[in-house]
Amino acid sequence: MAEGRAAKTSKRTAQRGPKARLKRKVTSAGGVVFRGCRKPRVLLIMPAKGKRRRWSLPKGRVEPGERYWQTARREVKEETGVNVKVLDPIERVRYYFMAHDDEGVEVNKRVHYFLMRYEGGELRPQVEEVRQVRWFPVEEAERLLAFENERRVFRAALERWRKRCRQATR
Ligand SMILES: Nc1nc2c([nH]c(=O)n2[C@H]2C[C@H](O)[C@@H](COP(=O)(O)OP(=O)(O)OP(=O)(O)O)O2)c(=O)[nH]1
Repeated sequence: MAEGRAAKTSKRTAQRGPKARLKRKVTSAGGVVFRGCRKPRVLLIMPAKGKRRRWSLPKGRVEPGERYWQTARREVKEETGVNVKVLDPIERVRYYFMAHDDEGVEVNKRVHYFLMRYEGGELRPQVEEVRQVRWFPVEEAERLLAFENERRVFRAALERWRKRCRQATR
Protein backbone atom coordinates (compact mmCIF):
# COMPACT_ATOMS: atom_id res chain seq x y z
CA MET A 1 0.00 0.00 0.00
CA ALA A 2 2.83 2.40 0.89
CA GLU A 3 4.52 1.71 -2.46
CA GLY A 4 1.29 2.30 -4.33
CA ARG A 5 0.79 5.58 -2.58
CA ALA A 6 4.39 6.66 -3.22
CA ALA A 7 4.05 5.84 -6.92
CA LYS A 8 0.80 7.78 -7.17
CA THR A 9 2.36 10.71 -5.34
CA SER A 10 5.37 10.98 -7.64
CA LYS A 11 3.11 10.77 -10.70
CA ARG A 12 0.92 13.54 -9.35
CA THR A 13 3.95 15.59 -8.38
CA ALA A 14 5.27 15.24 -11.93
CA GLN A 15 1.95 16.38 -13.36
CA ARG A 16 1.65 19.35 -11.07
CA GLY A 17 5.29 20.37 -11.17
CA PRO A 18 7.99 20.23 -8.48
CA LYS A 19 6.66 23.19 -6.49
CA ALA A 20 3.11 21.85 -6.14
CA ARG A 21 2.20 20.88 -2.59
CA LEU A 22 0.35 17.63 -2.04
CA LYS A 23 -1.93 17.43 0.93
CA ARG A 24 -3.36 14.59 2.95
CA LYS A 25 -5.93 14.58 5.73
CA VAL A 26 -5.34 12.23 8.65
CA THR A 27 -7.73 11.78 11.57
CA SER A 28 -6.74 10.24 14.89
CA ALA A 29 -8.28 9.97 18.34
CA GLY A 30 -6.73 9.70 21.76
CA GLY A 31 -7.22 9.91 25.47
CA VAL A 32 -6.25 11.75 28.63
CA VAL A 33 -6.37 8.92 31.17
CA PHE A 34 -6.55 9.77 34.88
CA ARG A 35 -6.50 7.76 38.06
CA GLY A 36 -7.05 9.01 41.61
CA CYS A 37 -8.75 12.13 42.90
CA ARG A 38 -6.66 13.17 45.91
CA LYS A 39 -3.39 13.00 43.97
CA PRO A 40 -4.42 12.54 40.37
CA ARG A 41 -2.01 10.95 37.95
CA VAL A 42 -2.13 10.87 34.18
CA LEU A 43 -0.88 8.33 31.65
CA LEU A 44 1.72 9.43 29.08
CA ILE A 45 3.62 7.57 26.40
CA MET A 46 7.02 8.09 24.87
CA PRO A 47 6.85 7.33 21.13
CA ALA A 48 9.64 5.10 19.80
CA LYS A 49 10.23 7.13 16.65
CA GLY A 50 12.36 10.23 16.58
CA LYS A 51 15.74 10.77 18.15
CA ARG A 52 14.46 13.31 20.64
CA ARG A 53 12.67 11.81 23.59
CA ARG A 54 9.29 13.38 24.17
CA TRP A 55 6.23 12.51 26.23
CA SER A 56 2.86 12.53 24.58
CA LEU A 57 -0.81 11.61 25.02
CA PRO A 58 -1.74 8.16 23.64
CA LYS A 59 -3.59 8.30 20.30
CA GLY A 60 -3.80 6.76 16.85
CA ARG A 61 -5.60 6.62 13.54
CA VAL A 62 -9.31 6.15 13.18
CA GLU A 63 -10.16 2.88 11.41
CA PRO A 64 -13.14 2.44 9.08
CA GLY A 65 -16.42 2.03 10.95
CA GLU A 66 -15.07 3.31 14.27
CA ARG A 67 -16.52 6.12 16.34
CA TYR A 68 -13.86 8.52 17.60
CA TRP A 69 -14.31 7.43 21.22
CA GLN A 70 -13.88 3.78 20.17
CA THR A 71 -10.63 4.59 18.37
CA ALA A 72 -9.41 6.48 21.42
CA ARG A 73 -10.20 3.57 23.76
CA ARG A 74 -8.57 1.01 21.39
CA GLU A 75 -5.45 3.12 20.91
CA VAL A 76 -5.04 3.65 24.65
CA LYS A 77 -5.26 -0.13 25.14
CA GLU A 78 -2.75 -0.85 22.34
CA GLU A 79 -0.27 1.85 23.31
CA THR A 80 -0.40 1.48 27.09
CA GLY A 81 -2.05 -1.85 27.98
CA VAL A 82 -4.72 -0.31 30.23
CA ASN A 83 -8.51 -0.53 30.15
CA VAL A 84 -10.44 2.72 30.43
CA LYS A 85 -13.90 4.17 30.64
CA VAL A 86 -14.43 7.00 28.16
CA LEU A 87 -16.07 9.92 30.02
CA ASP A 88 -16.28 13.13 27.94
CA PRO A 89 -15.04 14.53 24.64
CA ILE A 90 -12.43 17.24 25.33
CA GLU A 91 -11.27 18.89 22.14
CA ARG A 92 -10.39 18.38 18.51
CA VAL A 93 -6.89 19.66 17.83
CA ARG A 94 -5.43 20.42 14.45
CA TYR A 95 -1.85 20.72 13.21
CA TYR A 96 0.10 20.46 9.97
CA PHE A 97 3.39 18.73 9.26
CA MET A 98 5.41 17.39 6.33
CA ALA A 99 5.32 13.58 6.08
CA HIS A 100 8.81 12.04 5.98
CA ASP A 101 7.72 8.79 4.33
CA ASP A 102 6.01 10.48 1.41
CA GLU A 103 8.12 13.23 -0.11
CA GLY A 104 6.44 16.60 -0.31
CA VAL A 105 3.15 15.67 1.32
CA GLU A 106 1.70 18.14 3.79
CA VAL A 107 -0.41 16.35 6.38
CA ASN A 108 -3.47 18.11 7.78
CA LYS A 109 -3.90 16.27 11.06
CA ARG A 110 -6.93 16.25 13.33
CA VAL A 111 -6.99 14.52 16.69
CA HIS A 112 -10.13 14.04 18.81
CA TYR A 113 -9.29 13.74 22.50
CA PHE A 114 -11.41 12.26 25.30
CA LEU A 115 -11.31 12.33 29.08
CA MET A 116 -10.89 8.77 30.40
CA ARG A 117 -10.83 6.98 33.73
CA TYR A 118 -8.41 4.13 34.42
CA GLU A 119 -10.29 0.88 34.97
CA GLY A 120 -7.45 -1.63 35.35
CA GLY A 121 -4.68 -3.41 33.48
CA GLU A 122 -0.88 -3.32 33.58
CA LEU A 123 1.34 -0.78 31.86
CA ARG A 124 2.43 -2.85 28.91
CA PRO A 125 2.53 -1.34 25.40
CA GLN A 126 1.33 -3.81 22.77
CA VAL A 127 2.78 -1.94 19.79
CA GLU A 128 6.34 -1.19 18.67
CA GLU A 129 5.69 2.51 18.20
CA VAL A 130 5.76 3.06 21.96
CA ARG A 131 9.08 3.14 23.78
CA GLN A 132 7.77 3.75 27.29
CA VAL A 133 4.56 4.33 29.23
CA ARG A 134 4.20 5.83 32.72
CA TRP A 135 1.85 7.44 35.24
CA PHE A 136 2.84 11.02 36.09
CA PRO A 137 1.66 13.45 38.75
CA VAL A 138 -0.35 16.13 36.92
CA GLU A 139 2.11 18.96 37.62
CA GLU A 140 4.95 17.01 36.09
CA ALA A 141 2.88 15.87 33.11
CA GLU A 142 2.14 19.43 32.08
CA ARG A 143 5.85 20.24 32.03
CA LEU A 144 6.71 17.11 30.06
CA LEU A 145 4.17 17.29 27.24
CA ALA A 146 6.05 18.45 24.17
CA PHE A 147 3.32 20.24 22.21
CA GLU A 148 1.22 23.21 23.26
CA ASN A 149 -1.81 21.52 21.66
CA GLU A 150 -1.46 18.58 24.00
CA ARG A 151 -0.80 20.76 27.05
CA ARG A 152 -4.04 22.65 26.32
CA VAL A 153 -6.02 19.41 25.97
CA PHE A 154 -4.44 18.09 29.15
CA ARG A 155 -5.36 21.23 31.15
CA ALA A 156 -8.98 21.08 29.93
CA ALA A 157 -9.20 17.37 30.76
CA LEU A 158 -7.72 17.93 34.23
CA GLU A 159 -10.27 20.63 34.96
CA ARG A 160 -13.08 18.21 33.99
CA TRP A 161 -11.53 15.43 36.03
CA ARG A 162 -11.31 17.62 39.14
CA LYS A 163 -14.92 18.68 38.68
CA ARG A 164 -16.00 15.04 38.45
CA CYS A 165 -13.98 14.23 41.58
CA ARG A 166 -15.65 17.09 43.50
CA GLN A 167 -19.09 15.89 42.39
CA ALA A 168 -18.30 12.31 43.42
CA THR A 169 -17.36 13.34 46.99
CA ARG A 170 -20.42 15.55 47.57
N1 LIG B 1 1.60 14.41 18.56
C1 LIG B 1 1.69 15.67 18.08
N2 LIG B 1 2.53 15.93 17.06
C2 LIG B 1 2.62 17.18 16.63
C3 LIG B 1 1.84 18.22 17.21
N3 LIG B 1 2.15 19.39 16.57
C4 LIG B 1 3.06 19.05 15.61
O1 LIG B 1 3.58 19.83 14.82
N4 LIG B 1 3.36 17.72 15.67
C5 LIG B 1 4.30 17.03 14.75
C6 LIG B 1 5.31 16.08 15.39
C7 LIG B 1 5.56 15.07 14.31
O2 LIG B 1 6.64 15.48 13.51
C8 LIG B 1 4.32 15.10 13.46
C9 LIG B 1 3.51 13.81 13.48
O3 LIG B 1 3.25 13.46 14.82
P1 LIG B 1 2.00 12.55 15.18
O4 LIG B 1 2.06 12.24 16.63
O5 LIG B 1 0.74 13.20 14.67
O6 LIG B 1 2.31 11.25 14.28
P2 LIG B 1 1.87 9.73 14.43
O7 LIG B 1 2.03 9.12 13.08
O8 LIG B 1 2.59 9.07 15.55
O9 LIG B 1 0.34 9.87 14.77
P3 LIG B 1 -0.77 8.83 15.31
O10 LIG B 1 -0.74 7.64 14.41
O11 LIG B 1 -0.39 8.52 16.73
O12 LIG B 1 -2.03 9.64 15.23
O13 LIG B 1 3.53 16.18 13.91
C10 LIG B 1 0.96 17.94 18.27
O14 LIG B 1 0.26 18.79 18.82
N5 LIG B 1 0.92 16.64 18.69
